[in-house]
Amino acid sequence: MDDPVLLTGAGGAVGAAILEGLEDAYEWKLMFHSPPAEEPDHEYLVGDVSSEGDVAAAMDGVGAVIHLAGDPRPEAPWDSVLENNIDGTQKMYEAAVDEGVEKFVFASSNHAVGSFETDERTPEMYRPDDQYRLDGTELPRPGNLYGVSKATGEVLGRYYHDEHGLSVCNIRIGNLTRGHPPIDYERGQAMWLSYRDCAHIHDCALQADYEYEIVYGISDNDRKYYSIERAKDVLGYDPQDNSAHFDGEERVAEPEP
Ligand SMILES: NC(=O)C1=CN([C@@H]2O[C@H](COP(=O)(O)OP(=O)(O)OC[C@H]3O[C@@H](n4cnc5c(N)ncnc54)[C@H](O)[C@@H]3O)[C@@H](O)[C@H]2O)C=CC1
Ligand SMILES: O=C1O[C@H](COP(=O)(O)O)[C@@H](O)[C@H](O)[C@H]1O
Repeated sequence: MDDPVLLTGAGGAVGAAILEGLEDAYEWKLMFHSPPAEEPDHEYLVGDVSSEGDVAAAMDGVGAVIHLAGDPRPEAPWDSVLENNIDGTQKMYEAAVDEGVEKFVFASSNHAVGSFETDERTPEMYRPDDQYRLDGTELPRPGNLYGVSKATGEVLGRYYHDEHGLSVCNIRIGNLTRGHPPIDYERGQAMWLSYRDCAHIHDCALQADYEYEIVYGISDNDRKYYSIERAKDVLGYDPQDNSAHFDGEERVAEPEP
């Protein structure tokens, strides 16, 4: 990727994981919602993804996009997800087409499929010996309006791929936490995504060749109900971390060589 990569939501947690892992791997153009506390080492701008003008300025001169900006709260109200997540994502896609961007990576979520976690399946599906897997071919099944907005982002990508030719990768991110998996939270451990695996899967999504993809972004946890096979096959994802290697905050086992 020779052209700059636009990273929206650069000031957030996922943005931090990506920049920490891939700081020097790309020429970044960062989009913040409010002025960053420290001057970034990369080109940046401050703007809102629901503003056509801000989005056009952000997209100017870039060859690929990682679109993270939005309201990440599972309990976010409709007004907010409509503006920040749905309208913002549509404006991003439209501007990407105008700019001739090749690749668009969208931060989707486990919450796009949250209602597969039925009373009958839980908590067993969160456990290592359970074989239940979602693999990205299932229809969305959101359990909240935030999940609806993420499923809508995936469908927008489908449209912009089919009608405008962009390569689109939707990463259904699990639960990103720094340093160690969530504690006393089986569901979170089953969908843990470590910081380094987060950077790596986004690197893969920028490098690989594909048309339209939906993959799960989790580490290689022993507990899992999301398959990572598609991410491995299509993107070359090779995660290093596993929530089973931690006891609370302590790492108690190393990854297999
Ligand atoms: N952190 C996680 O475990 C997961 C995150 N995601 C998705 O990844 C993306 C990033 O999430 P986080 O970094 O955790 O959230 P965050 O809240 O830390 O970062 C989101 C960033 O987007 C910016 N933003 C919000 N609305 C905006 C707008 N209208 N225009 C421009 N910027 C705007 C915020 O200022 C913030 O810096 C979100 O789309 C979220 O839905 C999905 C699944 C799991
Ligand atoms: O999409 C998201 O998912 C993570 C994990 O969900 P949770 O229900 O286990 O909290 C969430 O932490 C994050 O805020 C959200 O954007």
